[in-house]
Order: sequence, then C-alpha cells, then structure tokens
Amino acid sequence: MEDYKYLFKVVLVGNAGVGKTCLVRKFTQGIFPPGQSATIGVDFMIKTVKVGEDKIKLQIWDTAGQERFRSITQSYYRSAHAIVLVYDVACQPSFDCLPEWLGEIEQYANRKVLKILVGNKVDKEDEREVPERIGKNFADANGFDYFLETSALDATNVDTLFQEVATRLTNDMKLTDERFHNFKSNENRDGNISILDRVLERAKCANCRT
Ligand SMILES: Nc1nc2c(ncn2[C@@H]2O[C@H](COP(=O)(O)OP(=O)(O)OP(=O)(O)O)[C@@H](O)[C@H]2O)c(=O)[nH]1
Repeated sequence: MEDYKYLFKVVLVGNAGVGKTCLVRKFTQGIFPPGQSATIGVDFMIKTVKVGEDKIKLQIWDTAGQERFRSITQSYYRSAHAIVLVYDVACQPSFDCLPEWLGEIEQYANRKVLKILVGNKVDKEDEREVPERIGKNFADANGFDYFLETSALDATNVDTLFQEVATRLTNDMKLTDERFHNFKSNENRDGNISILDRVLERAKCANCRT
C-alpha cells in the first residue's frame, strides 16, 4: 500500500516550444535540460508533494505541442483533474493560439477540470511580447482558476505552480469527501439511499480517489 492520500492527473498543453517539458523536468527532477528536444506524443512524470499533513501524488502528463500529435494528446484531457495551459511570454503567437487551446479543453476535458494559465520564460524580460496584465486579463475573462508567470530556466514560480495545483485539488477533493460522508451518515440514519448519494459515489470513483 502506498501512503499517499490522493493521486491527481495534471496535463500540460500549449504550443510547441513554450517550455512544457522544461517546467515538468524542473519540478520533478530539479534540472533545466540542455537542448531539450520536442516531445513525441505524451510523456509523464510523477512527484509527491505535501499539502498540510497529506501526501499528494501528482501524475504530470507532458503533451506534445506540435499539431501532428493533436489527436493523441486530446485523449488525455478527459481524465485530467487539472489542465495547465502554457504560453511563452516572449512569443506573441503562442499567446494568440490560446483561444484554440481553450476550445480543445472545452471540447475534450471534464467540465469541472481545474484550469491554470501559465506564461513561461519570464527570465526573457528583454524579449517579452506579452505583458503580465494581458495574461492575467485573459485568464480572468476565460474562466481560469489561476494564473501565474514562470521560468523553467531560473525556477521562478515552478514549485509554486504545482504546489498550488495540488492544494486546490486536495481542498476540492476533501470537500467532496466531506459531503459524501455526510450523505453516508444520513443514509445510515434514515435507512435509505438518495439519488444524490449515488451520484456522489460515482463522482468519487471517476475522480480516482485512492
Ligand atoms: N529562456 C528560457 N527558455 C526556456 C524556458 N523553458 C524552456 N525553454 C527553452 O524553450 C525550448 C522548448 O522547451 P520545451 O520544454 O521542449 O518546450 P515544449 O513546450 O515541451 O515543446 P514541445 O515538446 O514541442 O511541445 C527549449 O530550447 C528550452 O531550453 C524558460 O523558462 N526560459
């Protein structure tokens, strides 16, 4: 038996070259890989973090940004608990493609998925093309749960990003657990099973409670 409370699937998406793989490797291995080559299809890494007293396992799926892998990566949206959409603050076209990525998320992901917007490569301040305010406005206007800027190169906000994801998902899951137990005790007290109880039970299974 592994001693973690929850396992969450986190999927990174965004244009090719925005730094998805470097963010994941910085977080999971503490390195900025030199000469990182393009991702083929999908790759995943695991890291355990602590949220309060609980150990939380993050299964982080790094998807290829290239168009030719789109049909493969789409199949990973469905089971995601969180989707991290990444653009490059020094590359306006990667920001201009965000509506297209949002369309994919809306089409393929669970309606309740946690949505995070990340502007990466803030170390390239001299070459910045997307102001932080514009990124934040986009996140607010498009229903993202959280926005921040990062650098996989100098580690700015990399741990913060994944820690925030783990914390938000854990809090949500605990709330679901709490509701579930309340309904369970009502069921024991009243001796009947409500429809809502069944729905919650199903939702729990779908959310990979471990
Ligand atoms: N300056 C700077 N360069 C970065 C940063 N993150 C990634 N890079 C560089 O950007 C390039 C692409 O990085 P990747 O991590 O492979 O990008 P990706 O989004 O995974 O690309 P695909 O796998 O093709 O989708 C590499 O040359 C990295 O060295 C960063 O935070 N700052």
